[in-house]
Amino acid sequence: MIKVAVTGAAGRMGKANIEAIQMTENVELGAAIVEPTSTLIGADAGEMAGVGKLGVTIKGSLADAVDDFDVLIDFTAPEVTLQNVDFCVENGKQIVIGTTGLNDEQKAILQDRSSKAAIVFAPNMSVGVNLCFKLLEVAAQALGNDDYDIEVIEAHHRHKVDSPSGTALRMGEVVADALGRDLKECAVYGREGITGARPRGEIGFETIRAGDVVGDHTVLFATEGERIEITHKASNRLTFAKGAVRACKWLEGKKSGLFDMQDILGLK
Ligand SMILES: NC(=O)C1=CN([C@@H]2O[C@H](COP(=O)(O)OP(=O)(O)OC[C@H]3O[C@@H](n4cnc5c(N)ncnc54)[C@H](OP(=O)(O)O)[C@@H]3O)[C@@H](O)[C@H]2O)C=CC1
Ligand SMILES: O=C(O)C1=N[C@H](C(=O)O)C[C@H](O)C1
Repeated sequence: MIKVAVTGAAGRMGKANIEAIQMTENVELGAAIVEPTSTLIGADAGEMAGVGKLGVTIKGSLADAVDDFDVLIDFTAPEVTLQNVDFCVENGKQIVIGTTGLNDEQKAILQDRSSKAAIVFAPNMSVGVNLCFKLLEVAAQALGNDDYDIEVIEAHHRHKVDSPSGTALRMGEVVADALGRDLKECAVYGREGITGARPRGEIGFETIRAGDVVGDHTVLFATEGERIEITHKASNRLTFAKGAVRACKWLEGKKSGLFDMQDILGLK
């Protein structure tokens, strides 16, 4: 039995991760961690997540749960994730990270820590989005550099704090890589005013934040005469959480390395 800890346990994804662990064979919730000041400390994690009593008491730090888990699922915030990664490195734990919004320096720290711990880091854990990454690579290669304008459009709920989404950025990277472009050179984030005609070679990003949208992503390839759209729409968070739990199982026996969902799904 693989024992899993969940940080950010009271968050939207934290609760979904606890539910997904409950639904999956050969894994069990070992620990649920919330912020040290939370009034939820001491409550039952299953009751908090809405899956019924589990007998796992919510704790305020990973240190309080060090003997209770093998692998951590972390969907929190970049600074918190990096602190949790260092804890896992020091204590011989594996880690599955879904947090988005990490900057280049923070991603480099993950790369460095992966020489000492096995880490799965993916901006989107759903099977469908990871299949879309593959489809985008094929589409970009087939459509080529010359004719098709590329735009990435994403929509999320009003609470989301990072923009564009990690998934949208990865979609842009996949397309840029397939076309031999550098996303940092060709990305345009939103447009306003007299922007002039669209330069060739841009990859545009448009962001919608509204209501309770779980997560919609479209990549549009448009030329004169036709448009191709590759779209994914998530309708609940369990789709991400099930991927995170699948990653925990896949990590069994791995001591080090930085992986993503493409590795787990055999899509590389
Ligand atoms: N890879 C994927 O498939 C997906 C990734 N995500 C990403 O996951 C992350 C979380 O999303 P979501 O669950 O919606 O966000 P929430 O805000 O609902 O949850 C984040 C959790 O992190 C906790 N947290 C924040 N700061 C600290 C701290 N200093 N110490 C301990 N805990 C802390 C919060 O606690 P508190 O509530 O007490 O503030 C909260 O419970 C985001 O980066 C999002 O983009 C989301 C969905 C899918
Ligand atoms: O914050 C969210 O909710 C989501 N974040 C991820 C991202 O930034 O790509 C994945 C998913 O779309 C939901």
